[in-house]
Amino acid sequence: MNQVIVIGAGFSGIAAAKKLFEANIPFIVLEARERLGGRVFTKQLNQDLYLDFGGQWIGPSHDRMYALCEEFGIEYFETYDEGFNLLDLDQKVKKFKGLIPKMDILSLLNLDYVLKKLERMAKSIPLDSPWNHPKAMEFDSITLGAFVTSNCKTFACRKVITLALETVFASELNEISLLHGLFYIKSGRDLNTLINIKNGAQLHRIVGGMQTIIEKMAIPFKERIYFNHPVEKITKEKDDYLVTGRDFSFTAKRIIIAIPPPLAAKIEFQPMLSVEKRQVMDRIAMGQVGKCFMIYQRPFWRDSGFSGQAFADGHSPFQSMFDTSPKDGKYGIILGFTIGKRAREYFQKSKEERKKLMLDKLVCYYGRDAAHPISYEDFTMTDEAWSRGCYAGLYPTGAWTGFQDAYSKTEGNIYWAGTEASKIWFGYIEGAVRSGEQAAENIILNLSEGAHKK
Ligand SMILES: Cc1cc2nc3c(=O)[nH]c(=O)nc-3n(C[C@H](O)[C@H](O)[C@H](O)COP(=O)(O)OP(=O)(O)OC[C@H]3O[C@@H](n4cnc5c(N)ncnc54)[C@H](O)[C@@H]3O)c2cc1C
Repeated sequence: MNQVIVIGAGFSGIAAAKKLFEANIPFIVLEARERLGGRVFTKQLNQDLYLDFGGQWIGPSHDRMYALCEEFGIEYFETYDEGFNLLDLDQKVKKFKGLIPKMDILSLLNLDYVLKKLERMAKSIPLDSPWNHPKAMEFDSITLGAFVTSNCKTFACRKVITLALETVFASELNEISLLHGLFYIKSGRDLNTLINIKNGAQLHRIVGGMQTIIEKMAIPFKERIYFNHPVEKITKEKDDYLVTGRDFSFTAKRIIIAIPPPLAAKIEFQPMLSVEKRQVMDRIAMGQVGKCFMIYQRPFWRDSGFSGQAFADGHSPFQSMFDTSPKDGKYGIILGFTIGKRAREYFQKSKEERKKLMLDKLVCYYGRDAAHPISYEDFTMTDEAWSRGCYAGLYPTGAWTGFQDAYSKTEGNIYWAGTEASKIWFGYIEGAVRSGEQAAENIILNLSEGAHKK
């Protein structure tokens, strides 16, 4: 009999499976899709051209990710970050270098004040128990959006902070609790790390795409992964769990749930999970982002001293854009992020209309050279039945203080993984790997304690 069933073959599930495999514990992985990776998905367009439709960057303190690159001999490279960035506010486009855009002095002072205030507040959040912060109730009763509105005194400051934070969270700011925002910032070290390329979370990309890592991780136990196996029900039967889908059933002593919270909420548990776990799962909502790629023969914008980065207010469909060309610069690729309400409107249009919207922006930024791409691609996990949004599940107001760590707690012999179960790098691939490894380690410990008792 299987000792463990891992549900989900994203980074968290496969990191858990890798640990179990190394500890010689019998397990299988049940995965709803026909592929590995979940919210990581590298689309290979031809031998030299790949696009990361899901997670793509790693950066300082993503220790487990760098360790995996080392273990599997996977090459990574620095994100292109030279030259002028663009700020596109109120239909005017201005060049700037570094992190802080050119604005009037009042807006600059205001921006500095708000960023420092957020950093200071985030630093004080206890990662193990955000609900224990002396001001937890106050922070959890307003949204991150309300905080931004009340602290930004100029329109320009508000627009810049909003588009930067929307890019970090992949959500409208009024959908997230301030307490969750602060926890998320601390979980990813600090705001400076989260928004930066240099020394930040966007520092490195993987040669060949992010999916290369998970494919290599799974090689030794690929035959234990059952694709196209969406789990519908988990029933406790004496000491075992019966895991069933439409046309399959498997039994195991222990379960690792390694799927996004809204999808875990759809599984029927018999007996029911605790009321806290059910209620918090019902509240955590996925962010919403689309990744849009304009592909050129070469990164021509670099010749004129542009970084490829652009940041825009609501008149553009894209909060932010980045140069996401491959390491050798063989192709030139601009990646646009469309988030929240902008994404909802964008993806209602036809692909031809979407391409034109992005092309118009790029011609406005970089001139006629931008008018002749090789192709355009876009993708949103929001339309994927087995993700339902991205980058991650986000806590609304009242969820942290109301339900504390109910989401990540073990219930019976059901262990919880997934990036949303991680206190470190919550929402990131690093958090997913840590959570999977932790769940497997807890099981290994539990089994060895049981063996000693016998
Ligand atoms: C567009 C986008 C950009 C991102 N950018 C970055 C980035 O640059 N850097 C970074 O670190 N992170 C990034 N992220 C976030 C990162 O990709 C995720 O945090 C991480 O991949 C989550 O891994 P996971 O294993 O927790 O969940 P998932 O990857 O969601 O894996 C869960 C798996 O479970 C499967 N599943 C779901 N329900 C069931 C079921 N009932 N039965 C069986 N299987 C099921 C799914 O198909 C999926 O394969 C991004 C995400 C997206 C979508």
